Amino acid sequence: MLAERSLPGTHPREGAPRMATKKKATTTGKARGTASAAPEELGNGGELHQLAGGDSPVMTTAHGAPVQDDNNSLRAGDRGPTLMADHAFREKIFHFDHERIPERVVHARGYGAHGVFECTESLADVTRASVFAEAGKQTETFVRFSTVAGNLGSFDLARDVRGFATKFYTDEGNWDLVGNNIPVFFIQDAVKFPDLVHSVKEEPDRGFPQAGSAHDTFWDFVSLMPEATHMTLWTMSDRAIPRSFRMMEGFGVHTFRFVNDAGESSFVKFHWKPVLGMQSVVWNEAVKINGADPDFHRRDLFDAITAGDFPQWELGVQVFDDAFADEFDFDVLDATKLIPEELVPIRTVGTMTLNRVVDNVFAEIEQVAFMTQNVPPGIDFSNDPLLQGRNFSYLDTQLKRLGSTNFSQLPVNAPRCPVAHFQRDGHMQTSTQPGRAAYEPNSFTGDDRGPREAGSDGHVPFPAPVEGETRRIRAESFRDHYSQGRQFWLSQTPVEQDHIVAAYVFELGKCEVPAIRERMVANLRNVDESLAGRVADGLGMPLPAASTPAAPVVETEVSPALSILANAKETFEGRKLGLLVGDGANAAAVKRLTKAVEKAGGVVEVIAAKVGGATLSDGATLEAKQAVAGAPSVLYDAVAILAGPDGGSGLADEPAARDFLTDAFTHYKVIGLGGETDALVAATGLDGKLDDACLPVGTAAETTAYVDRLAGPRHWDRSVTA
Ligand code: HEM
Repeated sequence: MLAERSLPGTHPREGAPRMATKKKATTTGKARGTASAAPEELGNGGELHQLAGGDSPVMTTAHGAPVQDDNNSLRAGDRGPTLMADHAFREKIFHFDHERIPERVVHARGYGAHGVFECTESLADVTRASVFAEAGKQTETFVRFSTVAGNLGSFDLARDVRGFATKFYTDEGNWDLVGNNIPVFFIQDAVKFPDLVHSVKEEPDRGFPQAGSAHDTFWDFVSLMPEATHMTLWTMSDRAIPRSFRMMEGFGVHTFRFVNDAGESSFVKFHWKPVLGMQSVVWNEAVKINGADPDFHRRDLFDAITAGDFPQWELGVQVFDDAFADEFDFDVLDATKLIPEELVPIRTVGTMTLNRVVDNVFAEIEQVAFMTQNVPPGIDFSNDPLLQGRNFSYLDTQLKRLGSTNFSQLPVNAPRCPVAHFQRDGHMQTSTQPGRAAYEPNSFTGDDRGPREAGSDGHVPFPAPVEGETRRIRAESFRDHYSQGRQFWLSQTPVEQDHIVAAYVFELGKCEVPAIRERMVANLRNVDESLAGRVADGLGMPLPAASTPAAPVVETEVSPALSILANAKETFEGRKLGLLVGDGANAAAVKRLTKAVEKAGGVVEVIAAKVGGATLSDGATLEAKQAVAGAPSVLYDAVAILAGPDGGSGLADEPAARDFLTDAFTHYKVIGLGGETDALVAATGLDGKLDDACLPVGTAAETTAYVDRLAGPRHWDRSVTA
């Protein structure tokens, strides 16, 4: 049958129809462009026609009609006008013209994956949520990580909050835990959310800057909103430039409620802890990563999952009751506050493993619709005004973005448990709902009757007593805007404090209006005098008078859990070594190092002067993943350079190789050096400056010592400033 099909676009004058060839799916990656096409695949104008057959299904229109020719529109005469009668063309262009949907108004840029949550400890005593019913219980999940401010096409390493939104497909409906990688928020009341977002997005009269808070309108707004100060300490910290989605924490932020079978309620905060430990990059590195690989975070997640290196997070809960909540200095309904782990320890209750990348980014990552109001029985809301506002907002935003009230039927959003209701019709209805009655009460029977209420088995809202006058008022218990910011600052290591100071200086330095800088520094004086002094100094401005806090700043104990570096995990697991190899490099050393890093749970990426690879000492060619010009050291957690014997294989003459070493050094990375690297080191001006974290990697013993060192922190003592 295939053999009888004629090549489309062949002019009848040219004689007998040509035969279609059966083609196998290309697995070699060999190009099949016109240059390599068989003559019988070429059309009248030399264009390539790939015909169905073998494993290739027939192309059809959206309505299923086989398409004759996808390369030429229908025209009158070889060089004549295109005809309106070409419905296949019309349909194709029509669909293309409508491909884009509005991007998310915030968190537009993101990436996600499927996974599973396994409960490791029953929480039946405090919640009837089936996801926590018993140890061993598994629930399917989908996670989307995101940046907040940037557009869909922005870069991954913006200094920004990261979204960490998880959909649990529980057997009593979807639970969306729509959190961030920072446990507090900028504002206390959702009514200010549009203002916050307008301030951080591109300035409307000029359309920039993209994906960044380093501009006047953002700092203008937050400096006028002292409640935002605590959150800015977090966004100026290394939390806002994570090394990987796999290496950051996640937080539900708000205080939620658990409700058990007996109808008793407790408050709960949710925490995700990455099994790989937390890690961040440094700012100078982030800036360069954004140029070298704007998709750094999504590629990292995709690569890890497709390699079978599944990222995991432990889910922890802080559970406390109303009486306990009343003892805190702050209000647990205020989303600008956290509950230090030292006050209420985190109880680990399960593990989530992300084990499957999506098949289609648009269908799944773009169309997934998270909504804070999606909670199953056993989970309920507190009166946090930010949460209450969010519960109101997300339904609207999904309708705007996805265009139909039936977005819950999209595969990524559809609950995995049975769904039955009397909601009917609407755009893009895909469910053929049976039965005669589309209302209740009704007196029909069987399938005609439809579903019935669950009663006390359903989601019963916790009957929290409500009293008071209807007023637009901020509770007095929300007045303290600085104490927890101070606690965060004092809980950071000196290196982390340096980074926070540098970040404020960078960001405020981008503000053109001096009064904004002054107001912000005036607020920072309430957090810590040395912080404010150092920022003012970095900006080259006199220290302004402190602003007057609405409530006295309370001195609180430091919380070591708030520091990334104080809690760094000693491991190279899940990390990546950039191995720059020169021609003539010792083959045994390359092999030994690769094996040792892989044994430590890391990944080795080989880089050479040319992507064709390097010729090793044994004459074999080592394939390179990247040429050094496209693989700066910012893409790696640590680097090693294995050069050849004479003159380091010319690496010293390669500007990208020099940058590779200089940047690795500037970014405090552990550096391995093997072969003749003196010329390269000299060319970078680093001779005489190499320190304890620049280690030889020639012999077996050296390799072991180097790989052991990789598990440790960056060499923060290095006298550079990045
Ligand atoms: C604690 C504070 C907040 C957190 C942790 C948070 C978190 C998130 C996350 C993670 C997303 C992205 C979801 C995804 O990946 O699809 C998101 C989107 C969004 N958030 Fe929030 N958000 C917060 C506050 C708010 C507030 C106060 C509002 C409005 C009142 C709001 C409105 C939105 C909207 C409209 C979207 C876009 C949703 C979409 O189009 O899919 N958020 N938020």
